Amino acid sequence: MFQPPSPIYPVAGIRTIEARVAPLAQPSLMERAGRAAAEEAVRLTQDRAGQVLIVCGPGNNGGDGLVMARRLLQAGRAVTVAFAEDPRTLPPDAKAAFTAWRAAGGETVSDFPGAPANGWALVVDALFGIGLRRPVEGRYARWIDTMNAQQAPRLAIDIPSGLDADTGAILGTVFQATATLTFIALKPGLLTLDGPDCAGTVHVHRLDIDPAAWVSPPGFEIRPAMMREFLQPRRQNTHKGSYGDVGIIGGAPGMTGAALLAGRAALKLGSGRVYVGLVDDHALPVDNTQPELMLKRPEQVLEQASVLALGPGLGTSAAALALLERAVRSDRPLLLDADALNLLAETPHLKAQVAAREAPTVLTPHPGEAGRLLGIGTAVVQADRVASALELSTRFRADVVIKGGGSVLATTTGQWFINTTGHPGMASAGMGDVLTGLIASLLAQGWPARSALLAAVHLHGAAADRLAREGIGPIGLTASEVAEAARGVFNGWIVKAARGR
Ligand SMILES: NC(=O)C1=CN([C@@H]2O[C@H](COP(=O)(O)OP(=O)(O)OC[C@H]3O[C@@H](n4cnc5c(N)ncnc54)[C@H](O)[C@@H]3O)[C@@H](O)[C@H]2O)[C@@H](O)CC1
Ligand SMILES: Nc1ncnc2c1ncn2[C@@H]1O[C@H](COP(=O)(O)OP(=O)(O)O)[C@@H](O)[C@H]1O
Ligand SMILES: [K+]
Repeated sequence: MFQPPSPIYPVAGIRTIEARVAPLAQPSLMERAGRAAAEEAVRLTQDRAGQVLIVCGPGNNGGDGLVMARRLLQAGRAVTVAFAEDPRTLPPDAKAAFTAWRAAGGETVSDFPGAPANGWALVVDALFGIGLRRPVEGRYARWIDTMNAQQAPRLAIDIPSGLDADTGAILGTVFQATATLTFIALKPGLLTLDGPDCAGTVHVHRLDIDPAAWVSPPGFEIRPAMMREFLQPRRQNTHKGSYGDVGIIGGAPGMTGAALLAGRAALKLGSGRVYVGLVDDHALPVDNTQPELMLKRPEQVLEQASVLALGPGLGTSAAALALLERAVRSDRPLLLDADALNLLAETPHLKAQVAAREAPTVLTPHPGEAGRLLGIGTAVVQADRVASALELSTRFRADVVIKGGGSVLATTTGQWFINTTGHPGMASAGMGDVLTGLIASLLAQGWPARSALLAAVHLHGAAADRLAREGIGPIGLTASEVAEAARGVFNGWIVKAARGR
């Protein structure tokens, strides 16, 4: 069976849920969070005797740490709590947690303690959670660096301190967790930009709340279960005309491979026919490695394909722009990638035409291309990947993915998604071209644009993950290998979906 999709809430959503639930919650949410954290600590230290170090900060994240400390102490564990604030300045729940900790016989140290001779069994970061507001500096920056230097498993409570829960940006310095126990729901910052490098293995503890019952989830982690209705075995009574004609247009001189990679990926995911229109007049008339591809003039492809994908190796020549102009005016589903996006960014009247299209449009920029489309720098895009994807989707009335670790998707329905498959071995030339081919293939097979985009992005990463598990990569993985593996993963999904019905 497929796992159900997990909702993702930015800080504002979590705060609203907390405000609605907290007045009714018995035991309090902080008691539940601290107890869950203590249980997680017991699991993580099953085969590690010795002391647990819990480093507590000035807010409710520190309060969670103090409840956790009390629970562990009561369970007979040796605990050291580092806490440098005046307890009278704590928010009410955290103050109560401090009082209960002292009443249970617990003590705190206000300087970072030296490690016991055999090291800490576990180092717990309860410094800052979703209330982090500015870069960490001074004492707490030094404490984070010291925690990171310990030879022990490192557990972050709710979110690694120093990570922006909404964006995944590092604010000053960041706790390097081996595991993160996050409360109520996932936060975007755990899944994109620097989040995955800092959070380790992420577990969600819902604190016995169903967040969706209180606030409708604004975002989701992508899971194959979302695509179940389209993951159907094929009917016997079908033929190649039933599975669409993908048209890939690109491959300017020196960049033929990009268009061929996209074409091969489309073929391996099951399109009936794949046409490749190479902009290079001197290109070979056949792909000898994949002779099933039909190499044609780009103008022919524009006429014959049922779905158009422009961009892989397209270049930015006048001829490329003319092809893009025609494709945008077509009444077929259209995917724009790479140089098609760069041309679009420079051509104001085309932007308006894309937004006015009746057929679906899919845009697949990496952060640099997204910046050009929005007229802002790459750093501004990366500073808030979710907001940037939503803005692109609204401006172009398109389904959009901003690629890169923790790809962020925004759809014309106003929803957003984060993809968690894939790995840095995919940071190699041609990977984006394969993604283009996968999306175009599903579009040609009749999938709605939103589902085609979600499925292909997830599949692309899942294929790379499977290869890495089999010892192919992660480093040195090639785009062609991913296209090949995507076929196997996709057929596996169809079998799984049929079993679950
Ligand atoms: N509010 C609730 O109902 C619940 C909150 N919980 C915990 O509470 C956390 C949120 O608590 P808070 O809102 O108190 O926020 P935090 O505990 O994350 O931090 C806020 C405190 O840190 C200070 N601060 C922020 N950035 C700083 C910086 N760079 N340097 C120094 N000080 C800085 C703030 O002035 C404030 O005192 C969650 O992450 C979670 O761990 C859980 O107990 C579950 C329930
Ligand atoms: N660190 C990473 N983790 C996960 N996926 C990645 C990572 N780096 C790159 N990718 C994926 O590989 C693909 C690269 O696409 P792109 O940047 O357009 O490259 P290309 O030059 O191959 O067109 C995207 O789908 C991207 O999300
Ligand atoms: K934390």
